[in-house]
Amino acid sequence: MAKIDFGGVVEEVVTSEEFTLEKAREVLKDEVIAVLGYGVQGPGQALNMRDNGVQVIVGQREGGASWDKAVADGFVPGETLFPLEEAARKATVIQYLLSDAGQVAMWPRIRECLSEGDALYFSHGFGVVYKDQTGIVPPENVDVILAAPKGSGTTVRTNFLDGSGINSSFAVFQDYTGRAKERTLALGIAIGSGYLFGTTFENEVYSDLTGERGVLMGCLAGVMEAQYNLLRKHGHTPSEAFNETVEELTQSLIRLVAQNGMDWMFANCSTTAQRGALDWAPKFRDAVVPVFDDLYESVRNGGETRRTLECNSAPDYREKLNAELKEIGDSEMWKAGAAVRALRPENRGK
Ligand SMILES: NC(=O)c1ccc[n+]([C@@H]2O[C@H](COP(=O)([O-])OP(=O)(O)OC[C@H]3O[C@@H](n4cnc5c(N)ncnc54)[C@H](O)[C@@H]3O)[C@@H](O)[C@H]2O)c1
Ligand SMILES: CC(C)(O)[C@@H](O)C(=O)O
Ligand SMILES: [Mg+2]
Ligand SMILES: [Mg+2]
Repeated sequence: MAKIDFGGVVEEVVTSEEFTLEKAREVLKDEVIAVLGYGVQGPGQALNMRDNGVQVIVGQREGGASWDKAVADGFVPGETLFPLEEAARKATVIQYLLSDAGQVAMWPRIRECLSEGDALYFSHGFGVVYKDQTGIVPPENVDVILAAPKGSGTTVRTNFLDGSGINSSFAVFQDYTGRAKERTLALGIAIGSGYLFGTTFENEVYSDLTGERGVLMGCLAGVMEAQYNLLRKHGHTPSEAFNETVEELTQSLIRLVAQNGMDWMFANCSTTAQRGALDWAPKFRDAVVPVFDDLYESVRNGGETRRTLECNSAPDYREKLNAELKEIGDSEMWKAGAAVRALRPENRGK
């Protein structure tokens, strides 16, 4: 493991330079890896592993859109694509990539498909950590491991194709075979991780639930809407409000932050923007501290899990979700966004 100084704290991480793809292939050469679930993460991980030369089969409920997508991606029914339980039985590594609520629903049946020495792999600590709510308690005679890409399954695939990667965390919850760690690292490399950093199942799920509810999506959506509404309230046009809130962020500034960091961004805008942004950053930081404290507590005490499972297991889940998303899509702000996106030179006339 390479020792890297992260801002003064030294951590051990794994890169594909030290744990090479060749080594990953060697570790996995006798394994059959079943990716259960072909939704968002399933395709990214399955296709990257297949392209990296490891033996992958897919397990998916028959007949739906995800099954058809797996077929379109070259998985062959009866050869490399099977119903869930059949795939799980054929495999030595079971990548449990159903939706988290789906994992709970299917667990009593998937559990029966595990054999001694198999590896049960997750990309989230959710099922195992909140076992009192999920009922997911793996048998003692399997490895229980995790590689969790810190990005969407969509970019797990597109970054792989463009030669970059998505960083992943890894953890071993249970080492039955004595090979759990090397299996985890090999899988982490095979799915195309940029680098792998160690965590625990608990820390993975606490940080992941916080991040997606916080800065990555929930907080971001909330503050963007607040600024858009503020500008509209003061008479700015939708085009101006959207450009000043979202389009400039996604098309310009956040790309520069990705390349160079926030200090560089502060140093490379106008001195006017620089002074104001440096002054206002701590005010925004302090304003959201209580909300973040509430969020972390709700993650830690299982409240977020309860709500997720209740909503996502409801029979009318899809209709309710679609109505919620339609309301956002139909709002002035995001309709303005669609108009702005259509005006990007590369999108004109499409
Ligand atoms: N979406 C992401 O980009 C992402 C990123 C990192 C980690 N994860 C984790 O990876 C795992 C998979 O997430 P996802 O977003 O790809 O899932 P998803 O919501 O796309 O669902 C995956 C598949 O689960 C199947 N499914 C759902 N409920 C089912 C049920 N009751 N019975 C049978 N099949 C069912 C669906 O057919 C679907 O193809 C989760 O643990 C998630 O937290 C996801
Ligand atoms: C892609 C995310 C938000 O990082 C993931 O955690 C998810 O649950 O979809
Ligand atoms: Mg998540
Ligand atoms: Mg995440």
